[in-house]
Amino acid sequence: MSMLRFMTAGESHGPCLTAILEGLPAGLKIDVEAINRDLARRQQGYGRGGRMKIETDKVEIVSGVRFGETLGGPVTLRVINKDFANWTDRMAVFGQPAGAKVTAARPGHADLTGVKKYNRQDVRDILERSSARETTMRVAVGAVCKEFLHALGIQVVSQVTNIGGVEVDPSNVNRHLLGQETSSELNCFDEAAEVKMKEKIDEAKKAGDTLGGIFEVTVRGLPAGLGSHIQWDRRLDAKIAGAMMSIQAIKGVEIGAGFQCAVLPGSQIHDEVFLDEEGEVFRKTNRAGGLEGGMTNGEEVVVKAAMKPIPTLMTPLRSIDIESREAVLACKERSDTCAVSAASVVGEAMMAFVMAEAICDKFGSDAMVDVKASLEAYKKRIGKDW
Ligand SMILES: Cc1cc2nc3c(=O)[nH]c(=O)nc-3n(C[C@H](O)[C@H](O)[C@H](O)COP(=O)(O)O)c2cc1C
Ligand SMILES: C=C(O[C@@H]1CC(C(=O)O)=C[C@@H](OP(=O)(O)O)[C@H]1O)C(=O)O
Repeated sequence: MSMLRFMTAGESHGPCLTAILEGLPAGLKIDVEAINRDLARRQQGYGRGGRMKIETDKVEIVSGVRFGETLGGPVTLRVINKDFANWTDRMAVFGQPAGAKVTAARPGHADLTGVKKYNRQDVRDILERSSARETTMRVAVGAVCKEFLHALGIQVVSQVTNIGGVEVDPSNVNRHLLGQETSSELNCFDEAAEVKMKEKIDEAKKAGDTLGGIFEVTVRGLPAGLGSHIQWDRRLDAKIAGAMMSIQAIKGVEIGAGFQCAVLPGSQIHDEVFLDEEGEVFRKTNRAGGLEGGMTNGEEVVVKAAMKPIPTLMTPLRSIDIESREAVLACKERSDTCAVSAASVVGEAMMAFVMAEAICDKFGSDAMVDVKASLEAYKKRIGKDW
């Protein structure tokens, strides 16, 4: 069992969302404002729906931290759903069902299979938990993991590279700025592309349609040797892919050159290895995306994820009513038109968790001071002295 783990709880329109993160070392300084900054980043984004005007996500830490430092016990995080005030009758824990049932299943959402599998008669019983509102807690957990990584000199950043087919021009992307504070509403570092992306979102919204896209997550400052080639379930690339695919609506994950690897010959894919004057290994390219043999190789880890378009369409698709079993148009709930930039912040969070887990597995997770000492000793050993 992994030493670091987390679980989330809560319904989209219930009173609050909760996460328990267990396995972080004691002595990690926690900055609540850094967590709230990431929560705010997840909420922003051109193309998001009315719900984001209601919520102002702020974290409460209710266990595991004392006087600003972790104690080594489970860290419990909580975010209030402000919208619950409008749902108290429909989301009551006890009492009689209130409000109209949702019966017109949305293609692309968990609705139809969910009601069958869990034997429910109201799609709301399914959508409350399948909703990506849950990703609020992943971002809170990820922000704590980022603080752990920052203390070890590791950074996790992201950018949106494609929305509905509008792609960034890599030569316009200032990679040096990538991950720093940006005024971009779409977490995009190519201003010209962002203008076109917004136009595309406006067009989709006008047509009652929705859009997906691609985001890229980069991790800097990692030591080589996280993960392992020894066993299938210790390969870090597998853990990263699983973590990204666990995000609602993510349908594809690419590590480094990814699908290009199927097309180009080995001479154009594998990254040649050199020694610098100090005797340290370096590569001039990073098509492996920082992972070889299921292990980090010391380069930046670069992972892309593809998000499908939002399933709730204001010009609804054909579907069936789960009660009458008749052909109907899918239900129209208040919804986002495009949430790729929000998903990119969730992607950072999941990546931060996977990397924090890999660090704890390799360097221990009791006391921060021991983790740091162990990492430094290891870095020294693999630097020139191997
Ligand atoms: C940040 C974010 C926001 C989302 N917003 C919506 C939304 O407003 N309406 C909707 O129907 N789906 C939304 N989705 C997508 C659904 O949650 C997702 O498609 C659904 O849970 C089904 O899961 P699957 O797409 O992984 O199969 C959102 C996803 C993310 C990551
Ligand atoms: C609430 C969030 O996203 C929600 C994800 C979501 C879905 O079906 O996944 C549906 C919408 O919820 P609502 O019906 O309340 O408008 C989104 O707003 C959030 O990201 O915080």
